[in-house]
Amino acid sequence: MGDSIIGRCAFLGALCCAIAGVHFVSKKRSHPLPPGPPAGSMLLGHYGQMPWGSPVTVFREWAKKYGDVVYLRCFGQPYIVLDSAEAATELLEKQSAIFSSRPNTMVYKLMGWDPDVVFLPYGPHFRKQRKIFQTSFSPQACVEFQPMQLQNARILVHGLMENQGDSVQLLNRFTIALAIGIAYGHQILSADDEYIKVIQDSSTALSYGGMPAGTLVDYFPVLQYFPSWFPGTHYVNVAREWKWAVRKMIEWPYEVVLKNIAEGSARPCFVVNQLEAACKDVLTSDEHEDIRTAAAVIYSAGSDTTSFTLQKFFLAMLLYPEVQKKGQDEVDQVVGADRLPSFEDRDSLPFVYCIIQELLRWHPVAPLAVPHCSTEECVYKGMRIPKGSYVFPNTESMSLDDNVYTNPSEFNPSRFLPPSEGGKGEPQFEPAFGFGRRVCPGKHLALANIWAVVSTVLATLQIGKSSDETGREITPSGKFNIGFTSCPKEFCCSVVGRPNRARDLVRELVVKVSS
Ligand code: HEM
Repeated sequence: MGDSIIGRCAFLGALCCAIAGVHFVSKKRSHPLPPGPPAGSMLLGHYGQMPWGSPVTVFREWAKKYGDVVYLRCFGQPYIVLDSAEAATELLEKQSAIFSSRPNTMVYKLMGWDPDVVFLPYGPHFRKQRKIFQTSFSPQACVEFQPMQLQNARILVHGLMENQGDSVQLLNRFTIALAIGIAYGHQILSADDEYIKVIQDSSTALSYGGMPAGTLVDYFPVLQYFPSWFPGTHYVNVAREWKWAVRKMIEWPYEVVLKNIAEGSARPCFVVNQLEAACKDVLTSDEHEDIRTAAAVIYSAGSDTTSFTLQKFFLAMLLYPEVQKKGQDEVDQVVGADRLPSFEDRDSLPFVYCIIQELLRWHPVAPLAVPHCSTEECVYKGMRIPKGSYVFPNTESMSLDDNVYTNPSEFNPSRFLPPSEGGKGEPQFEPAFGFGRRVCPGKHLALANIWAVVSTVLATLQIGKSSDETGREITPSGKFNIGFTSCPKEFCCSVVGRPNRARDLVRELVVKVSS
């Protein structure tokens, strides 16, 4: 008797839950999708309208028309574009349990870029890889890299003073040298170093890889099994053709470190630290692959982003000479002429800090961050965001929000100073490093890399306009190439040593390192 009453109660309870569940699901389903432009066709959705060439500007225009959450669909795959910091924070940060995965990037996998933490889906493998980065590049851990950062900044400045190449070439060499030094303990001193060649080949391979998660093979992975002449297999063929370059970049420097360890000549570096932390003599092949891919990510995620930010620095100093002068005055006052800036000066140089914050805001180098992917359906402001949506935060658009930033197109580091110091007290631009559980784990390393260059350049160099053959000054357009990354359009500038002792100090220090 008792049992049957309990049984009936349990049955009724289960029925109520089921009804409530169905009601909840249907209520959720009844929410409309976010607005967006009309789809071109039922089957392709917005595929034909997707602005792969200049996504940022077109996404911004659509957002102006449809609102700060825009819905698109390609071959049934939902895309969400977030145009405001508010929407990005509400979804990617506050609901990070749902919005922390990544789209499937089949072309990168076929190229041999697996398991790259940047594109790993959310799960145990991702968390393990991510932890390696968070521990290795925490603010405390980054202190270890400061001597290397200053040394490479001085080598860069010396190269610029001696006209060893144009500024873009030398900035690229600086960022590669730092990544290689940190990952493998190797110091690059010349442009013909073998590491540079290996890295350039892999960059070429990645530049042919198409839009991450946006090629036909990403939508239809089955295409990888079709013959190379079959329509739609272009990126499968590219991935196969260039896989050697990506694999060489991942495997060769790692093998060199293993050999150096065996010979007792390995220098302290990320790979050595990871092998020591593994606390075993024999690692499985998966464990080796995890460490060598993570080491390669230090370069692949950190080099272009840092190099583009520094290119912006040179452009901004050229276009805004009053900012350069203010930065130089601050460095001269605090550091003096008898030594070069070091990390102990960091807190005493607030305007240099503002210059770096403005470099992160002014045309963010990752204008659409890296797309996130949602693992559950959810409702935001009455709009249904389907499970499996690819979510693009439009950080370029957020940086131009004139409700937050006055004259947002202008490069004005003083905007961050408090009003008592003649500034506007505007907030730092947090979206530059992304959102939630996928926020850039190299942020502290990146900020220190940039600080080393900005402070050393302000102390030692004068950046100005260059002249043409007739002696007329050339003013750069100040325009940017904005795709899935953003960097200044090619520009020329004149870089000369400032007439001070700091310039000689750089020369002395670099000659010592090279010999
Ligand atoms: C100015 C320099 C840099 C900028 C502006 C930058 C920006 C970003 C952005 C926007 C993301 C995507 C975040 C998201 O999905 O929400 C990201 C991810 C990432 N960055 Fe950086 N980054 C910089 C430098 C570096 C450096 C030096 C490293 C080297 C350790 C690095 C390592 C990574 C990694 C591993 C990820 C993937 C994180 C994940 O998927 O969980 N970044 N970065």
